[in-house]
Amino acid sequence: MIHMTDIHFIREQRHILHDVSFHANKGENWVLLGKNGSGKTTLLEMMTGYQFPSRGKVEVLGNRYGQCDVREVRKKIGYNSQSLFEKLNLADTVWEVVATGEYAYLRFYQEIPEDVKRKAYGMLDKIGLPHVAGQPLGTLSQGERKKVMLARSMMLQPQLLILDEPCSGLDLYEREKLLTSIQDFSDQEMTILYVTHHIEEIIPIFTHVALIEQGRIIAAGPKEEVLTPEHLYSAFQVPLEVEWFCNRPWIKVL
Ligand SMILES: Nc1ncnc2c1ncn2[C@@H]1O[C@H](COP(=O)(O)OP(=O)(O)OP(=O)(O)O)[C@@H](O)[C@H]1O
Repeated sequence: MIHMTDIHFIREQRHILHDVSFHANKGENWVLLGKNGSGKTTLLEMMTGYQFPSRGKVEVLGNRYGQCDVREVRKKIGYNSQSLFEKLNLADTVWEVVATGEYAYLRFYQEIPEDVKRKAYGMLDKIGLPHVAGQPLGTLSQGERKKVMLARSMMLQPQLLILDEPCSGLDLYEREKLLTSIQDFSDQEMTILYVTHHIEEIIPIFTHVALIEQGRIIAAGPKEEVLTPEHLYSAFQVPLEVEWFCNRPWIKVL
């Protein structure tokens, strides 16, 4: 699925990623966890081919970057991030925004085919937002916007779904609803890579966790093995305890 080997990323004399190797296989759903500025987004941009490493090898869905057409690979990747949302037009109608996901476009400049329109409405139904389909994107609440972005990233039935902090800015209720929607979309054919700072967002569908600190992966593997107080202290420098409840980790800061 994703094979990143010996990755270094150096910009303006700064070593932003340092000898990173990361491997995600089919049937696994990963969380990439680390504090602000640790290198998470940079790593995602390499997986989506928007950044190239200074050294190292990136292979995604069987395609070696540098030897393939990245645009073709991107058609198999659902990507959802705040920076993508900012590129969308708030005046566009919600169902059209969802429909653009079918082509990985930001906007349509021609008529949208009827079957794509129906599919976009179907996605909005599935996510519980059929009633906002005709509204401009800019009129939606933060929670509704995040759900629309998730629906948009599912239009192409991606093999790999990358979610970069999808719950940021949401209250507890909206966060839990969005996490439920992500769970509803998950299936064995799709690998999810979820980026967050928040341990309590690691819902049961996630099987593996990679911890990143100052551009290095400091632990990676099955979530129960990685989410230990020792590893989390190394990643966040905060002493804490981890408690598991309903197959979700919760932290207590000591
Ligand atoms: N092209 C670049 N040139 C210089 N510095 C960069 C570049 N890209 C990223 N950085 C730096 O690399 C570090 C890691 O950034 P990145 O956005 O990957 O972190 P992050 O873990 O996603 O952070 P956050 O959780 O705050 O979004 C930051 O200090 C950032 O300033």
